[in-house]
Amino acid sequence: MNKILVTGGAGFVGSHTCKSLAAAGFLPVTYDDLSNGVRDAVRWGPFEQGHLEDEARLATVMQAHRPIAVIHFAAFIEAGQSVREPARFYRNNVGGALALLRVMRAHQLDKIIFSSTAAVYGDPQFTPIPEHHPLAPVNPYGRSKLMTESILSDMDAAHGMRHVVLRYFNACGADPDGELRENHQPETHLIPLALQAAYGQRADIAVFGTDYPTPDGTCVRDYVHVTDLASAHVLALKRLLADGASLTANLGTGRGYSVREVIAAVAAVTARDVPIRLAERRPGDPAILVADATVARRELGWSPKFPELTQQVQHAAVSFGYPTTDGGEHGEHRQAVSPCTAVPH
Ligand SMILES: NC(=O)c1ccc[n+]([C@@H]2O[C@H](COP(=O)([O-])OP(=O)(O)OC[C@H]3O[C@@H](n4cnc5c(N)ncnc54)[C@H](O)[C@@H]3O)[C@@H](O)[C@H]2O)c1
Ligand SMILES: O=c1ccn([C@@H]2O[C@H](COP(=O)(O)OP(=O)(O)O[C@H]3O[C@H](CO)[C@H](O)[C@H](O)[C@H]3O)[C@@H](O)[C@H]2O)c(=O)[nH]1
Repeated sequence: MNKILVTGGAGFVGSHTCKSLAAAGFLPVTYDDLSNGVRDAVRWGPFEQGHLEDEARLATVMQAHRPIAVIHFAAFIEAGQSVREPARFYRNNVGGALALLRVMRAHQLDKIIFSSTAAVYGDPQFTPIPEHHPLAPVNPYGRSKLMTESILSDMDAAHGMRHVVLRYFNACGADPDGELRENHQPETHLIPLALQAAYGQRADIAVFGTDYPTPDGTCVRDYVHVTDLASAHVLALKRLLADGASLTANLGTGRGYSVREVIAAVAAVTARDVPIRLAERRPGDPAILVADATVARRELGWSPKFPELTQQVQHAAVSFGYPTTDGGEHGEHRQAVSPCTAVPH
């Protein structure tokens, strides 16, 4: 069976992608140091514990499994933390990628899919954001991803190492079959935190900033279901295996929801009040991030299957074991939440 090396396969997006890879007939080999992932999420192929910078260990794993391509998720992910600990982020995200690329070259492995982020755009000049929008990240996390993108481009030019760079907007939701979930410690993402507030596992959810230039004053984001991200990776892999050219593509639904709208969706899905606390802006948060995902649709044939916010919240809630309004995956009784309509262009 064709093996794919998946760095960070024990994490949120990586584990969901391993499930989709297996469904598509590949065998994912997870390489993860479990710094932010869980062993239990690795269920669709072998697990190899190791750190990216341990090149000897990586080489042993490559030698043992002989993968035909690499999907590289492993990184530190929290933008706020990157501001406080920049060197740690650059070392893991850029240094780790360099170590991986060195070992790939030594094994004549020339196909890689890389998890990038909307954070490479920084404060957008216009929205929805296409890939040719100026790149001006505002924190070390975004810069570490942009640096890695540049390295990949140079490796392609110099050595013909082909890549697909996928710039995700806000990953959310969970496996619709309920086999996987988001499991970050500590959790910083809005939807899981709002669900915890709905069920009294935290006192409230902070709304970071109410004076943004958006229709209701709170930040607008493009929430994309993790299973749709996973399917984009499988499509990107098929492109590379068919000798397709390198590509950079945004992954988002093209619809934006404000923090207040997300909280309203959580209240609707759970049929519970969500206690909120108005708070200061969180440093480094752009007002609006909404994707123009035309390239992913055109070049990869990608189309999100779960673009509805209420369904994304429903899947997340079910994955955490919370009862929801309809108790199931389809949510016929959910109250619809409309996307933010007045996003400026
Ligand atoms: N979650 C999002 O909204 C989002 C948005 C845009 C981009 N991304 C990117 O997608 C990727 C996956 O994100 P996620 O939410 O699944 O994160 P995650 O933290 O759940 O998964 C990352 C995995 O990488 C592992 N890891 C980290 N450093 C490692 C190292 N040096 N060696 C080996 N393993 C290491 C962690 O243990 C973890 O299992 C990341 O690169 C992230 O920057 C995520
Ligand atoms: O307790 C909270 C948590 C978040 N928010 C707000 O909710 C929105 C979404 O925040 P998340 O923390 O859920 O997600 P981010 O937009 O900060 O970041 C995510 O998407 C980015 C790209 O858009 C990066 O890739 C990053 O790694 C990834 O975690 C932001 O406006 C944030 O200010 C709150 O109001 N309260």
